[in-house]
Parts: sequence; C-alpha cells; structure tokens
Amino acid sequence: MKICVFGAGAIGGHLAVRLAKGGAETSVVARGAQLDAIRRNGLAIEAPDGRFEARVAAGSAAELGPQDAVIVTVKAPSLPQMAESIAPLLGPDTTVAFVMNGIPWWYFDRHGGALDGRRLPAVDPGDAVRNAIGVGRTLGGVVYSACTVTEPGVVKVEHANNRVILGEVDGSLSPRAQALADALSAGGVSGEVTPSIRREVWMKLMGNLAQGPFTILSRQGIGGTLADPAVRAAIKRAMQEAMAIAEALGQGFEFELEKRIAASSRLAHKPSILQDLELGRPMEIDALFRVPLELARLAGVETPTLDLSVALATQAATAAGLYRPQ
Ligand SMILES: NC(=O)C1=CN([C@@H]2O[C@H](COP(=O)(O)OP(=O)(O)OC[C@H]3O[C@@H](n4cnc5c(N)ncnc54)[C@H](OP(=O)(O)O)[C@@H]3O)[C@@H](O)[C@H]2O)C=CC1
Ligand SMILES: CC(C)(CO)C(=O)C(=O)O
Repeated sequence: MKICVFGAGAIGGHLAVRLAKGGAETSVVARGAQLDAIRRNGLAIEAPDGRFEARVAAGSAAELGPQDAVIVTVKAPSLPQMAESIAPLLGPDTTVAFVMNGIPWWYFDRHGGALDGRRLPAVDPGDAVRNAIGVGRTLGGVVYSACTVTEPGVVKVEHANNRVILGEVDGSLSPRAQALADALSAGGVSGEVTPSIRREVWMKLMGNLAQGPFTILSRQGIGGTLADPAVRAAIKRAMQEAMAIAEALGQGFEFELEKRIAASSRLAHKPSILQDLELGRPMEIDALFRVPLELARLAGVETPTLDLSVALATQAATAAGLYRPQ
C-alpha cells in the first residue's frame, strides 16, 4: 500500500516509521530542517519497544505524486497551507485520514439531526480543507501516543501503548479504513477501526481539553502539573465538564476518571500544545480548546472550570503571539 504522511513531525514521524517497518510503501511531506535530516539520514524513533529507523521518500506533495492513502498529521493551524498543496497526492480513490487532536473540520458532516452539516470556520477557515479534499475521501482519526521531536529526523516516543483509531465520517465500517489500520498494526502501532469516531474524538479530547490549559499555566509536563492536589481536583472537574459536553452532543461515554488521571500522572511528556508555546509555534487553541467550548454553548452545557482555564490559556497564547482570537 502506498501511504504518504503529510507533516512528518512528532506524530507523523512516529507513524511513518511504523508504516515503513510494517512494509507499506511510505513517504512523507516534510519541510525545513526536518526534511533535510530525513533526506540525509532517514527517520528514527526511540520507543519503549526499541529504536527503529526507516529510509522513506521525502519531499513536497508534487514530488511524491498520487497515493493510496494520505495521513495528515500537521497541527491544526497548518491545515489551510496543507490544503493548498495536497492535490498532487490525490488520485481518484485516495483516502485521506486526519490523525490529529481536537474537534475536526468534518465534525458535523453526515452527523444527522439538527446540527447536520454545520460548518466550523475556526478549524477550516474559508472551507479550504473541505474544498481541497472533500468529505468523501475523509477518514477521522484519533491517536494515542506521546511523541517529541528531539532533533531533526528523530522522534522520542514516551509510552508503549500506542493506538490509532480510524473511522468513517458516516459511521460505516469500510475496507479502506481497515486497510490503513492494518498497515499501522503491521508496524507495531495498534490500528483500530470504529463505527463511532466522534465518540473517540471526545474520549481523547477530554484529556487535551482538561489538562492542556493547566500545563500551559504550569509550564510543566502532565505528571508534574497533576502532582498538586488543587490542580488535580480542578482537572478532574474539567474532565467531568468535557464528558458532559460529549454527552449532550450524543457522544457520551463512561470513564473511570481516577484511573485516567493516575495514568496521566505517570507521563513526564509535555503536551504538544505546550511544546508549541515553548518553541514559538502557532498553537491549536481553537481545535483543542475554544471550539469544544463553542460546542458546549450550542449544547447548552455549563463549563465553569473550562471557561476559566481556556480563557487563561488563550491569553497566554495571544500574549506570546502564537494565537489570534477571531
Ligand atoms: N506530539 C504528541 O505527542 C501528540 C500530538 N497529537 C496531535 O497530532 C497532531 C500533530 O502534532 P505533532 O506531531 O506534535 O506536531 P509537529 O509540529 O511535531 O508536526 C507537524 C509537522 O508538520 C509539518 N508541516 C506543517 N505544515 C506543513 C506543510 N505545509 N508542508 C510540510 N510540512 C508541514 C511541520 O513542519 P514545521 O515544524 O515546519 O511547521 C511539522 O514538522 C496535532 O493535532 C497534535 O495535537 C496527538 C497526540 C499526541
Ligand atoms: C498529551 C497527549 C500525549 C495526550 O495524552 C497529547 O495528545 C499531546 O501531546 O498533544
């Protein structure tokens, strides 16, 4: 299977190495120092199950040409620029999986009910992604993996339990989603297919939305941030609020919060949004924080803890020049 990872940073670099290791014909769209290093030395991951290296084709979409599947792993603010250049990767049957955090641009497509078809301009300004790729090719994706680019071309993977969950926007179980999941599993990341991708989005987002703003304030990894009992209690309340939003949108799920908090407490990893703040890169404030609260307002859910933490995180991002409120 010919698969291109668009955005070979932390997550994309990890997935590209896994795909190559599993035997897929893998390429990556990258740029800058990352592209130079991949061209020179290939990509490497340092993971709990070992160090793995892969020589993969790397360049621009125009250099790589049509693919069976593309996995998009850019940060949300890079989506419009991605959309401008992705066309050469797309043949008539190319699948495009968005394996990112946050509320995705396609969230209300084929959703059903009163909100069906609602657009989310904050995550797809001017419908750039919709027009370049379209819902028909699109697979939703959620990734559990804690990754950091430690030097160009090298990604540190913090924990061993790495999963990618894929799902059709209309909830069907398709051969194309299964094929991509199988290609990932072959390389040592658990590739899974779900009929409920929006629920999976919320289950992952609950952590990013509840913990991310507090780590931006603490400037520490997740474990360090949770070490203070007052912060831990506030994060627990924030998680309950996130679950209430999901529930009100018809995507409710049961969760042993204490278990999830305990697992997070063991993570030294700095969330990618905090890495962005520290490295001066545009921050995913809309997709991870503000759009979920926009959905809370739509669903009539009160979120006092999240309102405060997200407001402060937004101020921090704005003051750093890494986010411009719409
Ligand atoms: N890191 C993590 O542990 C986790 C991250 N996520 C999510 O995964 C997604 C990706 O995050 P992450 O991997 O950390 O992000 P990174 O910034 O590490 O990777 C994104 C990569 O895409 C590149 N890129 C962006 N636009 C283009 C373009 N037009 N052409 C070529 N390359 C491009 C970036 O280059 P440049 O640096 O030059 O902009 C960067 O190398 C986010 O939604 C994040 O929230 C989910 C789970 C865990
Ligand atoms: C913190 C983490 C790994 C979620 O567990 C994440 O999603 C991120 O770094 O963005």
